[in-house]
Amino acid sequence: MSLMPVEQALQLLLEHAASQPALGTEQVSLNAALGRILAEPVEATLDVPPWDNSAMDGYALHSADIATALEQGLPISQRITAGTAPAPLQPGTCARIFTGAPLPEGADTVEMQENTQLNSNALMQLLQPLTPGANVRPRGQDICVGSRVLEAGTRLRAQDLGLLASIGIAELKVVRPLRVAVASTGDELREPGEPLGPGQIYNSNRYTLIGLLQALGLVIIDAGILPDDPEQTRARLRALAAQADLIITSGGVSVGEADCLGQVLREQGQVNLWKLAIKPGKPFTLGSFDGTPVIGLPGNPAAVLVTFVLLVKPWLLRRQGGTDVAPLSLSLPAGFDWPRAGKRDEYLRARLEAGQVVPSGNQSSGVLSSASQASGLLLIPAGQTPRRGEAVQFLPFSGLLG
Ligand SMILES: Nc1nc2c(c(=O)[nH]1)N[C@H]1C(S)=C(S)[C@@H](COP(=O)(O)OP(=O)(O)OC[C@H]3O[C@@H](n4cnc5c(N)ncnc54)[C@H](O)[C@@H]3O)O[C@H]1N2
Ligand code: MOO
Ligand SMILES: [Mg+2]
Repeated sequence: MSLMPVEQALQLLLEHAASQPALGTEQVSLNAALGRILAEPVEATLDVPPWDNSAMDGYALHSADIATALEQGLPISQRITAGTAPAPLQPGTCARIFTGAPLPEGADTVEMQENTQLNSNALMQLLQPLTPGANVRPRGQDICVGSRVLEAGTRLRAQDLGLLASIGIAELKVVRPLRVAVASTGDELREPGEPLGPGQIYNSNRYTLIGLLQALGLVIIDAGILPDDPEQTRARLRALAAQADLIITSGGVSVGEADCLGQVLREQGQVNLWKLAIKPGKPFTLGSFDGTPVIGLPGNPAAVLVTFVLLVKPWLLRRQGGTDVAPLSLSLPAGFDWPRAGKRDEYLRARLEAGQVVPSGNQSSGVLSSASQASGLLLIPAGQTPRRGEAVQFLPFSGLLG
């Protein structure tokens, strides 16, 4: 059976996400909006800064008086601090002014105090020539009334919230967060804190997945562990489908007899996507149960991390109307020789060392320590054998997970 290329799978996932019914919106205060997706564009209703102001602590003057200020100095007719409204500047004088204070009408230039001196007549004298217009931050330098500051679909970052605050916005309309159910499948799984019996391992995927979803600010329905039993799997999926916008599972999607998740979806739900040319993560599954989308991730812990950041996160963002969903990918020199061309695009857990990308340890899909030691993913495209010094694509976790 041929494997689907990752780009094609991503395209299908994004189309699938966009075809889901629109989510509602909610009004939130600025400090509750971090990481949320803006539901409508925002236009500025004021200029920022609202008036010409000084970029320096110093003296404001009119450029016509620069020569006089250099030769004999100018009298100081007023003192303007930030937060005050100045009187018009008396012609032939200057104003003491501080950073962020409004420029008085009649002034167009500021000199920083280090380049001035008060001469014996208490006049402000320039110590060096001054360019007309220097050190003035003009009205609207940052934002002009009526301009669009953010587009609908923007995932709000700290600097976006600062920008919105700067135009006086206290509340905004964001897309309501998705409700995502998370279930681990496998009879071998126990929760940390419980004793391990023979053949059992701890459920690590639950914590990886919930952490990844929390970082996206979503509402999480923690469904714990599903046993490898079709009957119980059906019943649990039915209950989760009634509450969630998406069900994410890990495990049980390969071809083993106990891998009943794929089987249940095929029999009683739907499977749209299965078997990708990606390592780790080959049996990645997109389907639905009772009309609710289900993303079945492979059980191997590294496959969970890789497929989440490359495929699930873009789905989640697009489902919420997000526009910028592609992970950041940087072209950086390889610090290694790759020995063999593979059949699947391989995403290695990797880190940066002296400006080069290197794998961060054992790349078996069951190994998490190399994921913990990694700062990102490194792509070895199918069929390629990159050599030391050649450019490779590195996808930093900070870009992927933030
Ligand atoms: N005959 C074949 N066997 C397998 C194939 C194949 O093509 N033919 N593909 C392999 C690949 S690639 C992957 S990836 C895995 C995917 O398997 P499943 O999604 O069915 O996952 P499981 O079999 O349930 O588990 C795989 C592995 O991961 C461990 N696991 C599962 N859940 C958790 C969890 N919550 N926390 C920690 N570890 C977990 C599980 O114990 C297994 O070791 O299939 C290959 N096999
Ligand atoms: O796709 Mo699997 O994750 O290679 O082991
Ligand atoms: Mg299996």
